[in-house]
Amino acid sequence: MSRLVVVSNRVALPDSSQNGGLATALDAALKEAGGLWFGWSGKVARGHSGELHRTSAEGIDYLTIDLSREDYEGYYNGFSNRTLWPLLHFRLDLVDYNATTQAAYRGVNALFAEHLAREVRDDDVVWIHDYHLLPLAQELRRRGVRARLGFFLHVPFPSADIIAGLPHHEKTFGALAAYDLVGFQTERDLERFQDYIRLFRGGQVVDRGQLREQDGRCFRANAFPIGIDARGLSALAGNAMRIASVRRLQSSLGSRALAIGVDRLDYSKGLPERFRAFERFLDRHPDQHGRLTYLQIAPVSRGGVASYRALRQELEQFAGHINGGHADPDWTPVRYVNRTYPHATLTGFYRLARIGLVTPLRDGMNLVAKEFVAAQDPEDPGALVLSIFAGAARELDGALLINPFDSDGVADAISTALKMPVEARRERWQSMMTRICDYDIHAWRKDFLRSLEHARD
Ligand SMILES: O=P(O)(O)OC[C@H]1O[C@H](O[C@H]2O[C@H](CO)[C@@H](O)[C@H](O)[C@H]2O)[C@H](O)[C@@H](O)[C@@H]1O
Ligand SMILES: O=c1ccn([C@@H]2O[C@H](COP(=O)(O)OP(=O)(O)O)[C@@H](O)[C@H]2O)c(=O)[nH]1
Repeated sequence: MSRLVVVSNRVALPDSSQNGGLATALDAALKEAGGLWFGWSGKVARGHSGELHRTSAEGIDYLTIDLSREDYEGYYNGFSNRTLWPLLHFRLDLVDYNATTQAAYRGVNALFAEHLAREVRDDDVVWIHDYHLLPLAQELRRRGVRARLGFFLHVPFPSADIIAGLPHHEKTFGALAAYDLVGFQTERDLERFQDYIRLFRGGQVVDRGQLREQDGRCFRANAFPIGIDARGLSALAGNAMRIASVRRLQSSLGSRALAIGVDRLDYSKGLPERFRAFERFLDRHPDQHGRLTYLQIAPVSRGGVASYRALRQELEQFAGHINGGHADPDWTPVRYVNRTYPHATLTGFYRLARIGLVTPLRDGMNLVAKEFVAAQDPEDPGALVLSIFAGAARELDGALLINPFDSDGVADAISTALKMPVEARRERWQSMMTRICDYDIHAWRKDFLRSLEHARD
């Protein structure tokens, strides 16, 4: 078995309390074959980029690198989160292109490659994650690295015409052809990537999942929808009443049902649209007035980017507006919380909820949708209201699928979910639970790594 090298912008260090499902899956893979996890240390250095930190635990080596303030601003806040993130989420209107941040992005990828090239052996398998590192394979090949290189994009891949809106897009997206295997969340993302290679790279789709570049070089691409540790989360949820904050939430609800949303404060998650739809629900369904409390957990994210700060302000005002117009002395329709909760607590919150609201405008997968399903009580499960624009919608066919831009449609789905009889909820839940247990986070990483091992066959 080859050694595994994982590369990602954020590294889930062994002592961190915030490590989620992805960290668990990659940890398991790294432990199996022994391996190395490389990425940004999360630290912004006073001087230059490049100071390395090395640590090991349970057979895994962790190597992280500090970034200078200038590189952090250019690579992370700049090109990754002000240019690529909106572009990849179909938001050309928010794309802020700047040649300086693009150069910083390329520079940090080159710096990562410089250090990695000294670590990687020819028989290693290297798995690189996400939009921060699109050109890393190209930089590694330039430095003579011959190991198998795989890439997984956690966010959507938009249509070729949107990508073409980015000046010099070939430099960033053409570089994907340097990988042996490129993985996407859904078949639609894969199809749009294949279109891009045909239309803008002069490449060919030889066979499903097999692409040929103009110069004759072949590489593979496929869909690998990321999963969660469904059984593990289900067990956590079953024990969550031991957690004081879960019990407090339950007693605060009284006899009212709970609707829950859990999202980073990000414009891709469609939070203002969701608040609008909830307000429409209150207006259109007066018979259900006072029967439902909506809890929105929204940890602050990427505060260094102006559009994220503006969103935070907008939502604070919106929550106040809805409560001002609809609350009773003993009922607040919207509870809006900017804190981050550990998984154990979140699973308890999910289990208390009659309705899960997952309504992003675009989302690579959306793990919250799957976590909500895993956490339900099989005897009395809640219903999931899910956007057709989340990658998860391809698998979770038992959800009430909605278009997040249609506030009346979302409002009516909330009402339907609230009234849904338990038999119908059980039937819908069972089909979703079966799927997320069958293709869980471990099946996902084994599937990807197996394909990468054989990508050159
Ligand atoms: O690292 P941050 O800038 O704080 O952002 C957090 C992560 O957000 C994104 O998550 C994506 O990956 C999920 C798992 O595959 C997927 O379900 C979701 O739809 C995506 O948005 C981002 O892609 C990660 O790199 C960030 O670390
Ligand atoms: O207070 C919180 C809010 C979110 N999450 C986790 O953050 C992840 C969010 O992943 P998702 O795919 O839904 O969206 P992303 O934020 O990655 O775009 C999920 O595992 C959530 O359980 C968490 O642990 N605590």
